[in-house]
Amino acid sequence: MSELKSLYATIQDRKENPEQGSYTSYLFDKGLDKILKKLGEENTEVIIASLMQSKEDLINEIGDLLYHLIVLMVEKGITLEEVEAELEKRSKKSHNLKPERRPIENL
Ligand SMILES: N=c1c2ncn([C@@H]3O[C@H](COP(=O)(O)OP(=O)(O)OP(=O)(O)O)[C@@H](O)[C@H]3O)c2ncn1[C@@H]1O[C@H](COP(=O)(O)O)[C@@H](O)[C@H]1O
Repeated sequence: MSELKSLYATIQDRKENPEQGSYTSYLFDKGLDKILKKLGEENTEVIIASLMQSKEDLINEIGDLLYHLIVLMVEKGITLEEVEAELEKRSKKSHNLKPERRPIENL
């Protein structure tokens, strides 16, 4: 199982079977507003790390962001497969830059 799938399964299990001392269960208990607040914070931390910190720090912040994004997905009942299906649909269409943004010589 990929790490993302395994993380998703753990987070889903924490929602269905809350555990004492679990940060994930704490987030679900607090609800959507708290999850969204954390997602916003982690998003900002990724931006700051991209501009001012090391690659290692950035990887760490991206891990936090992905974790909180999956918590939101589970809260909203969105599966990894649904997101993969959406990405797969998009992969059939390439050269997505809008015509008005293309250099004149490439029109
Ligand atoms: N990937 C993560 C993960 N990434 C970040 N975090 C937690 O996210 C929190 C973010 O830190 P902050 O300092 O921003 O927030 P805080 O001050 O602790 O919390 P708030 O008061 O802001 O809510 C930290 O407590 C981290 O431990 C995570 N907690 C859990 N996981 C995964 O979820 C699994 C289950 O964890 P529990 O639910 O804790 O059992 C773990 O084994 C991991 O795989």
